[in-house]
Amino acid sequence: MARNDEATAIEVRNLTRTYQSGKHGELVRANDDLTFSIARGEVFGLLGANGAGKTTLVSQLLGLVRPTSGSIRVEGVDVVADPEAIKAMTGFLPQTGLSMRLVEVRRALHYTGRLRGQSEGEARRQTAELIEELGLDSVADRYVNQLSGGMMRLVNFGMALMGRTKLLILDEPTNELDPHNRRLIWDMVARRSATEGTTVVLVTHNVLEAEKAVHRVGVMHAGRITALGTPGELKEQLGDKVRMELFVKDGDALRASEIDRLESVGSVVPGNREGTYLIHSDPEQMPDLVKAVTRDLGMARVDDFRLTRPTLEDVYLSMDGGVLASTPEQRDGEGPSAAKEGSSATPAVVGDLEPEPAAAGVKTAVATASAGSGASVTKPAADVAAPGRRTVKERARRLLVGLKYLWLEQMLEVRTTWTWSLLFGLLMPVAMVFGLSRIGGGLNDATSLLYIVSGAAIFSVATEGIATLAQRIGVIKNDGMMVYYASLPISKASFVAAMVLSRLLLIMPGLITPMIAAGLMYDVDFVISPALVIVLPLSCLALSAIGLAIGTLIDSMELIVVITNLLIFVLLLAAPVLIPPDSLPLPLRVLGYLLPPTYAADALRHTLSGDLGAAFALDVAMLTAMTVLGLAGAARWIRWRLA
Ligand SMILES: Nc1ncnc2c1ncn2[C@@H]1O[C@H](COP(=O)(O)OP(=O)(O)OP(=O)(O)O)[C@@H](O)[C@H]1O
Repeated sequence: MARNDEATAIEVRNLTRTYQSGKHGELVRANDDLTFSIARGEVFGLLGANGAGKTTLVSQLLGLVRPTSGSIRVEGVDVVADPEAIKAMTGFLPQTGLSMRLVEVRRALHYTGRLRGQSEGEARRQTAELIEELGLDSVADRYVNQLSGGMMRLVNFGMALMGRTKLLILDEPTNELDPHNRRLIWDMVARRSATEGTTVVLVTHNVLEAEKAVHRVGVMHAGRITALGTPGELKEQLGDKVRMELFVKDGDALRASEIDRLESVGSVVPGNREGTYLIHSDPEQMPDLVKAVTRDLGMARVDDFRLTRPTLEDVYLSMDGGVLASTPEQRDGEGPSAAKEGSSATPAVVGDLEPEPAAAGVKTAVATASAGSGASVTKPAADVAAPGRRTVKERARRLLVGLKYLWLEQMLEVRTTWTWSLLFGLLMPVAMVFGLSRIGGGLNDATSLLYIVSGAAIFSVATEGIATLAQRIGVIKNDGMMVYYASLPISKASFVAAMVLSRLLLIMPGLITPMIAAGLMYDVDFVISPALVIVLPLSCLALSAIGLAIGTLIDSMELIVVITNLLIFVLLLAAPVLIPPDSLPLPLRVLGYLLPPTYAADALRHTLSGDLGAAFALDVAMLTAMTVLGLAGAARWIRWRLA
């Protein structure tokens, strides 16, 4: 494909990415001096075995991983220097870890469009179009997580298309889909490439499927691109070999003598299932091969065999020496030609081989994309700001839109637990006030109640704010959702703020119920200072910020759970928030002053007694510092860039 600067969408030059791994920090060259380019409007398949370096390459294209050396330009923009610009022009379908699962299908699409910078009207229009195009009308108002795996994948594919971005990066888009929907996806990809000039990078293990969908293929092996070209060009490298797929009866392995016999007329590699083999041979040896199978192995040994033209899979296998990457079910669903092969009950003969029609449509698209190179194919994304030209106003708009839609999304997540959280927030502090005020002879004097009320309030807020938030972030990281958020053109600030704000509503009641409970149970007068208006949200914010910081700083979910539970346990053990520090032994007193909730409880106590002196000022200063440090720390430690 002839290319000039205007027609080039992606330009990768001498790209290397190394990782240190293992006990001794050995260097792994995940990508090793890659140089290639992808034309605008091209569908480019990235093939390779596990560990070949595909994800590393894609993560660098997305601006999520910083190259060790080399450069990447997407639509003329330097990805290393300006990763945010790439996110605004890229629709990304990760293999796992997509968010928006607790939202209705319609909203999942709409929110994604808005987060990608579309206007309200454009997001709504494209949502309606995609629902129709993907045949999702009947499930448009159902929650994404209640759909079947395949339907969910279709929705995720739709989400990747939202925003009409110039570049689409699709990681195994047809996983879990039935043949009909696989065809739908490939048709939609081909349409976008041909009519809108969308450039598509397609990562797949499914070589047969890729062959029908892509214009060009890059095969990766051990961090390098070992073959690059159109499927036809790559297949030419195999010469005019023919291929036989052999299925041994009952999934048996071939005996050594049988393999020797077959190797006398071709090369034999095992398939991806027990009892399946691929044999490549020269056309003139084909009669001998058929004879070897039907007569020497004998039809009692053979379940089935098929003769076909070499596929991209054969090229792939001949380079990697790996095993088959596609399953028989996948082969059966590959479209007209594969269906034809698959439906043949009797062994095919050489004369049955014919060109595969499914590739024709894509080849037409190649021609269209090539012909239009640099001239007509690119239709710019409707609402996406031009890279490098983001104004303060645009940033502010992005921040607010991000905050709004992420907040809405988080609220829908919160909705799944809100009844329990609220019940806990309401009942637990009441139970604490009731129980603690009856200890011994009854701690229901004004001073004891002051400690009990503020302690119970902060204990409940610490549980929800620190433990729940830290664990939520842990889940987001562990499920791989962070990559999805990071690949959207949103800011960390809006993500962090949305997380905290969505939980504040659940956290706040726990602060107020103990006061009401104590007021109802006892004749106690709290001199409530107006400073309460500051202390309540500040306490919630400070404890939430600490929860966020813990969740983002620690990677292991188990460790997050242990640490947050330990904090609650120490809080109870030392009871520093529930009783006057003077009555604690020195070690517990010190421990108390090391624990953030102590300052929140102290501030609340001072507010309820109207004693707003130096100690109160110190508490407010500590809470403010905790909020700033916690939020800034969380924003810093969240891995927006993976490395
Ligand atoms: N964060 C990391 N730290 C250390 N090594 C890494 C890291 N990420 C990837 N690698 C290594 O880099 C190499 C390429 O990994 P990569 O995930 O890019 O392969 P892949 O082709 O995407 O594999 P798969 O098909 O299994 O997803 C592997 O050897 C992998 O172990």
